[in-house]
Amino acid sequence: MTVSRALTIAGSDSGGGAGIQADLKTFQELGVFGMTAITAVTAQNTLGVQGVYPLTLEALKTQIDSVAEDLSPHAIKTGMLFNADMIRLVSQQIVHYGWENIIVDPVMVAKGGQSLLQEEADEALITSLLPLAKVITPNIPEAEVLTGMEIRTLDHRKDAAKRLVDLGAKNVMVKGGHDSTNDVVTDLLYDGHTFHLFEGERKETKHTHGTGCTFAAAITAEISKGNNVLDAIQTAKAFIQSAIEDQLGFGSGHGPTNHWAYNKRNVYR
Ligand SMILES: Nc1ncnc2c1ncn2[C@@H]1O[C@H](COP(=O)(O)OP(=O)(O)OP(=O)(O)O)[C@@H](O)[C@H]1O
Ligand SMILES: Cc1ncc(COP(=O)(O)O)c(N)n1
Repeated sequence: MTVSRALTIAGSDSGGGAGIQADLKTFQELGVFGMTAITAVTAQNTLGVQGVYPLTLEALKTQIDSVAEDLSPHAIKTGMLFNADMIRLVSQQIVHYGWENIIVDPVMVAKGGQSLLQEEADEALITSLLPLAKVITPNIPEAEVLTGMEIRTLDHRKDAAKRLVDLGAKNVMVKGGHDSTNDVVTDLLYDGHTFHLFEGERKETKHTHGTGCTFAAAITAEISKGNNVLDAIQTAKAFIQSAIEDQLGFGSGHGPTNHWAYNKRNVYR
């Protein structure tokens, strides 16, 4: 039996709800062996980000090499990459190892508004990493930065997705969490030919810290198993919906989602 293996290249969240921690919990829940290359350590809780401590480029490169040379990941997720040099390094490593199952979550800003990516790094994200992505998962503000266009409607999101495919991403998932105009949350996927909508009931809650990381990690886990992008997103959507609905409810700010809710539902259904 081949054990599916996924690598996450991202920042550490001491609060455990986002970043590397969310990714590993999600991989584990979906039966995938998780590995990590840490870009930065953040001091974070549900109230915000109290500190960001980037690792050196050498530390990041050596972690990726160690995993690549012995453990052969089947899919790779990127999250918080902190600056342009790290983005370029990660892109070079992806090309060097010939990795194709790349899921890019273009993390820019934390829930509380603190920046997790230096502003001048946007260009490196667009030119170096985006063309390597099998799937890129921007939220609406991230899609606005990446395309330079204002996004107010679903049609705007479709235009943005088309632009990101033109820039080289194979599949673009523009998430709808930030569009609170509706009782239904709609995520939009463009695969270069067709638009696909993934809908879920909007839960009125402030406990959504790490939704983006968790969703992209679930897509990565499913792709590492050999599933196609559409099936992977279908499972990821069910996973994040359960994680948001089954609230943990702790922390005075934006609390984490429940990473074990999906399996709890499946076991006790
Ligand atoms: N209140 C909600 N109820 C149901 N689903 C939600 C809600 N908020 C976000 N989602 C879902 O969670 C996933 C992540 O979407 P979102 O747009 O929130 O990403 P994100 O902005 O990167 O995350 P974050 O806001 O935590 O940084 C999507 O599938 C989205 O539809
Ligand atoms: C280390 C780290 N990485 C990413 C995010 C964004 O989290 P998300 O967009 O999933 O809420 C975060 N808050 N901290």
